[in-house]
Amino acid sequence: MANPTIVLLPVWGAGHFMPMLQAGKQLLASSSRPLSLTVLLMPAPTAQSASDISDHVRREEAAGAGDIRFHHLPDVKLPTDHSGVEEFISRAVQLHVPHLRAAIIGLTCPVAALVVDIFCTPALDVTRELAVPAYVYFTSSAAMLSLLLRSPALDEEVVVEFEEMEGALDLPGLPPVPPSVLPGTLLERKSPTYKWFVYTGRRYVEASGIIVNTADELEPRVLAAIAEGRCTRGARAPAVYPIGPVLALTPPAHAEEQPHECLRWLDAQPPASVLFLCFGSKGFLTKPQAHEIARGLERSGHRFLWVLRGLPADISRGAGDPSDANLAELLPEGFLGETNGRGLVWPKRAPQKEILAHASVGGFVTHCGWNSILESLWFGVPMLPWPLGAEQHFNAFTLVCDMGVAVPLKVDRKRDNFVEAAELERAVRSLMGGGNEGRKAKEKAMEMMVVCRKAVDHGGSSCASVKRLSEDLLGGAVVLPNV
Ligand SMILES: COc1cc(-c2[o+]c3cc(O)cc([O-])c3cc2O[C@@H]2O[C@H](CO)[C@H](O)[C@H](O)[C@H]2O)cc(OC)c1O
Ligand SMILES: O=c1ccn([C@@H]2O[C@H](COP(=O)(O)OP(=O)(O)O)[C@@H](O)[C@H]2O)c(=O)[nH]1
Repeated sequence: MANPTIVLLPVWGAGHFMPMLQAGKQLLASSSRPLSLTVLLMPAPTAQSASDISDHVRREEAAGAGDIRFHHLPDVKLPTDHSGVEEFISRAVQLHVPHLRAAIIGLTCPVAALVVDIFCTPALDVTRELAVPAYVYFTSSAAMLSLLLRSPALDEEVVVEFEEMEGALDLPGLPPVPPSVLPGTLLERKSPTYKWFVYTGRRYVEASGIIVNTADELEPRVLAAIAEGRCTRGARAPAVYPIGPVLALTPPAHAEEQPHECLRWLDAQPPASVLFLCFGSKGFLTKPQAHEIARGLERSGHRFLWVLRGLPADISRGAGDPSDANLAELLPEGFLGETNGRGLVWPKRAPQKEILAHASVGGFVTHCGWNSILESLWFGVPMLPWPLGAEQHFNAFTLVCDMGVAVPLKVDRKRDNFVEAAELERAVRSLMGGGNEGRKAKEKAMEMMVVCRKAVDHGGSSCASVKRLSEDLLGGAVVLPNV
């Protein structure tokens, strides 16, 4: 009989599809018996994400590594009247349910599990019907997972809008959580997307397991709270497998290859002297905000490498990637000349992982996407959190108040996450200037670096989790009758 297969259902977006595939490959590599991967591809909602994913699929197919098959699901008419990403993904998956069922029934090998991405829980209707084990692959932190698991209880316990409640929220394993840092969706309880968030939390407990891109030692208290049922009103939570950091690290360049211009510029800077600023795959800045940053950086006196992107070309659809920045248009006159030698502004996508790995980088202004956070910790770089949306304000809170790897930055969430020049200058000096606050964050980030590398090494906690997961998957494989 053919090898059992793990079926993956990732959502579109490089930050989801790639880490999920990477995790799948780790499972194949660590399994005691041969396993294969079947990746179900839902047609992507934007031209950009469609081309990102097809490029990646083409590279994987050309590399031919491991037993991996890609299966394209048919088109569905995607929702256009959604109130947020939680609703959009959930309803899109709901529309795909008949195709998902057909794709899984059509498999001729035993099915070990269906592993679904964040907000894909309508797919659990299919696993329940076919008695196939269901797992969630969670691309964000265990802290965020605990918030999702606890959301059905919070929905009943708190009767007002969260921002109107007295005091802070109790999330077991975390310091008291100010409502102001919750994902935007939780701050509008009347919106349909809020209902989909809570629905997701409710359905997660149906899963056989939740795979999280974190390490036990990175978030020990939250992971213990989940395991002890403290986020699920005492009820047993699904088994949690912290298998991270799962990072798609770039292989070292060939000797004959010219290093990227940003890396060559970093080669000429002193160790740990450069502040790196980058706002994820979707982050861009308006002209007033770019001016504040420019003034803040100029006055701080510190060296910097700033990835500055412009508005997406098709802003009307709200989901496009940022454009290459027109620096002459976005930056204050004279700024590039005044900071020449100590600063580089890069207007395109930059090789973030290689930059964070460079010895000249001493701090990272990040939008707090979970992948960026893990990459920063992997290289022991302390952070200045500048969250922009989704769960990033919550991530920023955990970086400062739980992990201690970041120096706080005042971001005005009510003014489109605006940061004043003086505030940026203060925070940059605090992180990079050798004072107590910055030194402590640096020490903590270095500790986390060690912890992350140990976790994925042989005998480490994440390595053991992957092993345990692959055994559990093999144990649960079912042969479908192909009806
Ligand atoms: C898939 O495309 C998008 C995903 C998100 C998104 O939204 C989101 C909303 C929440 O209420 C809680 C979340 O945890 C969450 C997470 C999330 O995905 C992003 O995933 C990235 C990598 O996996 C990374 O971790 C980021 O930190 C997350 O924000 C939002 C979105 O547009 C707003 C998408 O297009
Ligand atoms: O100029 C850029 C911007 C982003 N990234 C990469 O894109 C991913 C961003 O993922 P994250 O979860 O941090 O945020 P998102 O982009 O999903 O909001 C990370 O791997 C970054 O290294 C990059 O390489 N160069």
